[in-house]
Amino acid sequence: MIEIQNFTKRYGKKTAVDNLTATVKPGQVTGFLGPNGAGKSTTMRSIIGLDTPTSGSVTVDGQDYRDFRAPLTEVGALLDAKAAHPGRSAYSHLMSIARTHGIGRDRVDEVIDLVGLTAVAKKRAGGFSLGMGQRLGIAVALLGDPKTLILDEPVNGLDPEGVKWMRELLRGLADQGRTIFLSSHLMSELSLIADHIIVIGQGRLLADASVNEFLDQGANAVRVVSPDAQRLKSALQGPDVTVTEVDKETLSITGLDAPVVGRAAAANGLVLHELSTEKSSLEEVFMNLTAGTVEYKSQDATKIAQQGVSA
Ligand SMILES: Nc1ncnc2c1ncn2[C@@H]1O[C@H](COP(=O)(O)OP(=O)(O)OP(=O)(O)O)[C@@H](O)[C@H]1O
Repeated sequence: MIEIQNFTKRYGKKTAVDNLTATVKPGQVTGFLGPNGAGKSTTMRSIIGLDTPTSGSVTVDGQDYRDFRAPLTEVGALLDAKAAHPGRSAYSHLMSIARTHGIGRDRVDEVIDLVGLTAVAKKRAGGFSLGMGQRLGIAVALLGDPKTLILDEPVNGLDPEGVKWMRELLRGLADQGRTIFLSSHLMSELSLIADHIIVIGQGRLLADASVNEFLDQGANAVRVVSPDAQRLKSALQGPDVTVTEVDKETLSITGLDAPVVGRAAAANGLVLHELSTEKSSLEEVFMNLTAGTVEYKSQDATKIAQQGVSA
């Protein structure tokens, strides 16, 4: 379990993390989200003792990371996929880390196999692709068979097979009762991997909820397909109700739930071919939640396309 209590980190005048309190529980995958510069890496670095809190505390299983006698067996971390020396092979990189903890060659072979790098284990890490580097980073994190894993953007650079592999690996590790804390900007992926979500913006906590609770915050729309779409549209008019025509027979309705739409159709004798509730995506809820906290904003892509990049 990771406990972050009233954690504040300042770099000079810049407050990177501002009085953050959150608990990352064992037995589940917790996704850590926030726009660029929100303070995710700072928090993760502080969990493994690479940064010191200005105030507050960050502990793993009740201890300060620096107090662990054999930290690799308590917390595995992937913070930088390019951390291996480029001239070293994956095998010698792992062996050099294993030696610091009295971990044997068998375990090194085991993690190399687990992350699928056996065929390239003796090759220079400098020649590795981003995805291979990520796999090597995961191997390092798993080396000491730790109860807690901290992963900064672990799916970055992985191909679809690698993403699927990562998802299944993390699911399996969480099911064994481990604490998995990962950041990602890939929302659709995160909604498949994570059970719980912690969102920060400008260093402050914005949400701490299960993925389902988080998605329930979004505006749900009811989708209905009917040969009588126009008559149904008239029947549904009311304050706070928005009916959008997707096509001739399809309506998207906000402000009413599906049973109400179904009853209105029945009361008016209108035929329905489809009636369903469409949940907002993780990305939509995230964008709404963090809209006021985004520091580094891009220009509207459509405008750029219309004007030309150099205009
Ligand atoms: N060593 C440092 N010195 C000064 N400012 C820093 C330092 N490290 C981080 N910051 C600042 O603290 C804020 C939080 O940065 P951090 O890297 O934790 O954000 P992040 O959420 O991980 O962002 P990203 O999604 O872009 O990786 C940023 O404004 C960043 O510029």
